[in-house]
Amino acid sequence: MTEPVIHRYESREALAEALAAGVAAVLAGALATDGEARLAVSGGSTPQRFLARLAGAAIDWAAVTVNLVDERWVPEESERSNAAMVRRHLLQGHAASAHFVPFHEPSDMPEEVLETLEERFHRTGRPHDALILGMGADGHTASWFPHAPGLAACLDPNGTDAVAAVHPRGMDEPRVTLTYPVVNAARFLALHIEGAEKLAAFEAACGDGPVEDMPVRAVLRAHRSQPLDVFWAP
Ligand SMILES: O=C1O[C@H](COP(=O)(O)O)[C@@H](O)[C@H](O)[C@H]1O
Repeated sequence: MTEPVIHRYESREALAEALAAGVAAVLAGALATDGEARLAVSGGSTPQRFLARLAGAAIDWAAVTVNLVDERWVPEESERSNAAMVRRHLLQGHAASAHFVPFHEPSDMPEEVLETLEERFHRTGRPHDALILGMGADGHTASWFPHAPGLAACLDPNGTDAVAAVHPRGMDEPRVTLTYPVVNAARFLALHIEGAEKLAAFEAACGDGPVEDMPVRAVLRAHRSQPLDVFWAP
């Protein structure tokens, strides 16, 4: 196991600025070396300030592929759509020319189109240069929800699928998510959390206990050449 490195900021604004600068530098490095770069971002509310900052980075966004870490199975017209959030906050200004690869397809259940999503995901044949995770106070990250049907397949370190469907109990809609092997293959892997409740959840997740209780433990306990960077602000 490689211990995570925690970066604490005085404000959410300062965190957003630092994380955006770090991600932009990683993407710029990949662009300089390979002429292309790949970024995965999380959904929900926490990333919005960071994404807006990142949109201002003066890099060659036309050569950057952006995909989601996970998606709620809703069309983009829904206010719960992570893709719509990314379009509003990241794909603006400089970043408007990025190649965005959303997950959602017009079908009732994600299982019906998983093959398409898998094929689409692999069309960009490089691992993520940067992948930014979020976390819920219940210890879920990506759409790896505690004890959800489909969780075992998401967390299988030897699994060969990049994309999986999850049906979290008590939630309005199914989810699709990147799987553990894909997340852990990212060169720069960060966990972005804000507020006292999430810090307490993170500290609990750092303790002993089953991964299924707090699936973020899968990345906290991973063996990585580059440690997981945790970004936190009150
Ligand atoms: O539903 C989700 O929740 C988590 C955390 O979201 P937040 O609103 O508490 O920041 C997020 O990381 C994930 O991508 C999203 O689908």
